[in-house]
Amino acid sequence: MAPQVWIVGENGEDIQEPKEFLPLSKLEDIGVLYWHLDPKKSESEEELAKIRKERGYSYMDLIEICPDKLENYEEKVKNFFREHMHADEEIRYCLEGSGYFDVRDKDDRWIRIWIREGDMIILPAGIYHRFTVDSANYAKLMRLFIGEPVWAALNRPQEDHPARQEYVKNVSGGTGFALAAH
Ligand SMILES: CSCCC(=O)C(=O)O
Ligand SMILES: [Fe+2]
Repeated sequence: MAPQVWIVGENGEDIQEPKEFLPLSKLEDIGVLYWHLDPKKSESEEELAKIRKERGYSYMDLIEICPDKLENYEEKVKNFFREHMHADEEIRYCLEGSGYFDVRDKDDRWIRIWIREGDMIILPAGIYHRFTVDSANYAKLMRLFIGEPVWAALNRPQEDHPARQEYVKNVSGGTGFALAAH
């Protein structure tokens, strides 16, 4: 099952009634990759291993986002929801629970991606995004990275950052991401 994807407002509020769900191609256009694996099935372990190998994701850890499992919960959750980018890809695989990744589209609107158990997403370097848990208030996520992880969140604006400039070039270039996705 593909995740539900729709447009939300600046504070993450729904602004469409009824909600209009967007096709996954909308994510591809802005360089966001998506897979669904089943964390309870052994074939998924093979598929995960394959993705990790192909994309060079040598580093892996787990993060549980809930008040009693995450140190400095309030501060971390606040920072996750502040619009930011990274110099590298952000790779998250949802093992349990759920949450919302919001990413900016080409028109600078917030596209909300509802991630649930088994969903894996890759946000390209330089994309503005934010994260929040949903009403279930729990997400257990695997974090993957190429080499030594750098979690530094670079808050918007970052227009002079090389990763941002590269991202903007790929998005406006048309085919850049379509090729990267396959
Ligand atoms: C820990 S889930 C994702 C939040 C985020 O955008 C980040 O960690 O940079
Ligand atoms: Fe991030």
